[in-house]
Amino acid sequence: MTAELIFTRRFCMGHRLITGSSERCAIPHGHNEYVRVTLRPAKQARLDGHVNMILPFAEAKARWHGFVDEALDHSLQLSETDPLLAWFRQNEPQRAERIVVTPGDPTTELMAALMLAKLTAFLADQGDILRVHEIELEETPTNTVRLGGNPQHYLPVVNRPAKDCWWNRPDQSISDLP
Ligand SMILES: Nc1nc2c(c(=O)[nH]1)N=C([C@H](O)[C@H](O)COP(=O)(O)OP(=O)(O)OP(=O)(O)O)CN2
Repeated sequence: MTAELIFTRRFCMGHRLITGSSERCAIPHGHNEYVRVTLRPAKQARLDGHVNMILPFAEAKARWHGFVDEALDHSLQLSETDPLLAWFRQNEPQRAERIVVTPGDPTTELMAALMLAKLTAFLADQGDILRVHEIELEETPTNTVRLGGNPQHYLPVVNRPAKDCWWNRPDQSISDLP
């Protein structure tokens, strides 16, 4: 028997897809998204008959929901090749820090994988008590991406070491650009 902890958070984001795969999505627009994560204990163990918790819910989700609330909520997601990035850096450098910079278009598939990697990094840094089994990212009420397994096998190849990619670092970073 496998116990799972499932946490859901809502956040608001803006993005655009510039590669032409969905032309109407090339105009900046936003969504109210839900991210739902399913966590499993790294080691299965019997409840102790006293505390009867894997980990208090608040403790298990605090860091992850802190990242969603402070780094993702009301952020703008842009591809690292998007010319809007240079515009923000030049004209509104402080607001440029609120931009999630992604390797290629910030699609739901990519964001689910980046978020899975970030949560994996948080949980490892918190002592490897819990592991991510699955992440679901609901972009709209009609479109959801579900992802499980090792995100490193799914993420696009980038030309810098894994440790230099924000999604692998257990911190609030959302960009690697200086
Ligand atoms: N495979 C993907 N396709 C699309 C993505 C994506 O992330 N992955 N994203 C978009 C756009 O962001 C768009 O805002 C949402 O897509 P779309 O289904 O075209 O629009 P609706 O949610 O309004 O669709 P309804 O079925 O009418 O509700 C496009 N494609």
